[in-house]
Amino acid sequence: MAELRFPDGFLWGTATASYQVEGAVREDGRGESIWDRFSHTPGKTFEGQTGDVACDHYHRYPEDVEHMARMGMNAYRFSVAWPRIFPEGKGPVNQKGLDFYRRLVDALQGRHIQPCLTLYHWDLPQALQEKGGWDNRDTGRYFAEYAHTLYQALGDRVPLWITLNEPWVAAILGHAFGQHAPGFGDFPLAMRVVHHLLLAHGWAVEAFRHDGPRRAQIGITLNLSPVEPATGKEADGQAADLADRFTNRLFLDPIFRGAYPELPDLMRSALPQATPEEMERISTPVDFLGVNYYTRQVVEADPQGLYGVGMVPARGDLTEMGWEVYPQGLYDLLIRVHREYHPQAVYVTENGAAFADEIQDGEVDDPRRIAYVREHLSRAHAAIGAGVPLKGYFYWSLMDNFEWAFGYSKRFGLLYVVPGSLERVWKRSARWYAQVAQANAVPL
Ligand SMILES: OC[C@@H]1[C@@H](O)[C@H](O)[C@@H](O)c2[nH]c(CCc3ccccc3)c[n+]21
Repeated sequence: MAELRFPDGFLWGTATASYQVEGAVREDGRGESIWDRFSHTPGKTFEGQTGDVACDHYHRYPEDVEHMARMGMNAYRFSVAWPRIFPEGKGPVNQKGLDFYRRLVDALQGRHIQPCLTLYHWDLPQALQEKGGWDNRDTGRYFAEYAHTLYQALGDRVPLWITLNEPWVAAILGHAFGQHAPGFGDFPLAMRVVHHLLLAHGWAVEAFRHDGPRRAQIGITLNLSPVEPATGKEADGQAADLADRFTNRLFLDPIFRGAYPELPDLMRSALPQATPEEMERISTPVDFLGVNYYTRQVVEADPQGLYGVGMVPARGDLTEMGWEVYPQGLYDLLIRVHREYHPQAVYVTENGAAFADEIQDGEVDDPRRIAYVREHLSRAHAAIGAGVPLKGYFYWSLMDNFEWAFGYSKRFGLLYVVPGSLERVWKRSARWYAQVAQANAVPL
C-alpha cells in the first residue's frame, strides 16, 4: 500500500495548554492568572465560559497519558501554569504546583512519551499584571526566574523546552485588539509588549545556557502563516509584504537575525528603542523553532484597513474557525523559514482543525479532520524531502478544550470531550492518527 515514510525517530505528538485543559484553578495553591480574570469578565468569552474546570486534566492526567500511549504517541507538548509554581508570579515556590508537573512528567516517561514543555502559554499570574504585566520589563526577569526554577526541577527529564507560545498573539490580541487577556486595545502598549516578551525569551534562553539541563534543547513557538496578495497588483503585493513583516517577521527577524524588520514609521516608533545588547540577548541562539501552522492569509491594499492592509475573507473549504484549509501553506512556510532563517531544527508544534463534530452511539466520525491531517502531513513530508530539518509534529489538540474567547464551542481534539461528564471518546481521527504514529508513515 502506498505510504509516506517519515524519518526514524520522528516525534508524533499532540499539544495542549495549561489554562485550556487543567481546570482545578484554585487547587493546591494555584494563584489567579490573567485568563482567570479575563474569562470571568462579562462579555469576554462565549456564553461567559471559563477554564475553571476545563477538561479536569489536573486530576485526569493519568487517563489522558494512557490515551496518548494507546495512540502510540512518542511525544506530548503541554504548558506549565506559571501561577501554579509562583502564585504571585515571584517569591516562594509552591511545591504542590511543581509536584503536579513532576507527576505528569513521571507518567509520560513511564509510557516512553517525550515531554515537550512550554513555559508560557498566555496564563500570566494576575499579581504580575497588577504590576504592569508585560508592559513592565521586570516581568521578563521574573519569567527567567520561573524558567530557571523549572529547569532545576524538571530539566533532566524534559528533553524539549519552549520559552513562549505565540508571542505575537499574546502581544497583539491581548494588548492591541483586546480579544485575549489582559484585554487592552492600545497599539503602542502592544508594541512595547512585543519587545518585552522577546527580552523575556532571551533571558530564559540565557538562563538555560548558563545552568539549564545539558542534554535538553530549547526553542520558541511562533504562529506563522504565509501571506499572499489577493491579485498581482503592485499595491496588493506591498500590502502582503507589510502584513508579512508585522506578523511573521516581527519575531523571526529579531530571534534569528538580531534586528526587527523594516516597519512603517508609526509601527516602528511604537517599538521601544532596542539597544545592541538587548538585540544580542533576544537573538541568543535557539536549538529549534516551533511552528504553529493553521492556514494562510490573503491580503489586499485597503485604505480603510490597518496600515492600509485588508484581510480578504477566506473562501472554499473552511474549518469551524472560518480558517481556509490550505495544506500547501505548510510546505511553503517550512521551505521559507528554512531558506531564510536556517533554524537548526523545526517542529510543527501545532497544526489542527475544528469541525462540527457530533457524537452518535458513542462514535464520532470526523472525515474532514482525517483529510486535514493527512494533507498537512503529506506537505510536511515533502518539506523534509526538500531538506527542511523537521523533527516532529504535534497535532492541536489531544482533546476538545477551552478555545479561549470561543469557550468550548470549538472542538479541535482527537478525543471528543463529553460535556458534563468530561468523558474522553476517541474520534475516528484518533484511530487514524494512531496508525500513522505506530507505522511512522502516512497511508495514501
Ligand atoms: O485556535 C487553536 C489554537 C489554540 O487553542 C492554541 O492555544 C494556540 O496556540 C493557537 N494558535 C493558533 C493560531 C494563531 C491564532 C491564535 C489565536 C487566534 C487566532 C489565531 C491556533 N491555536
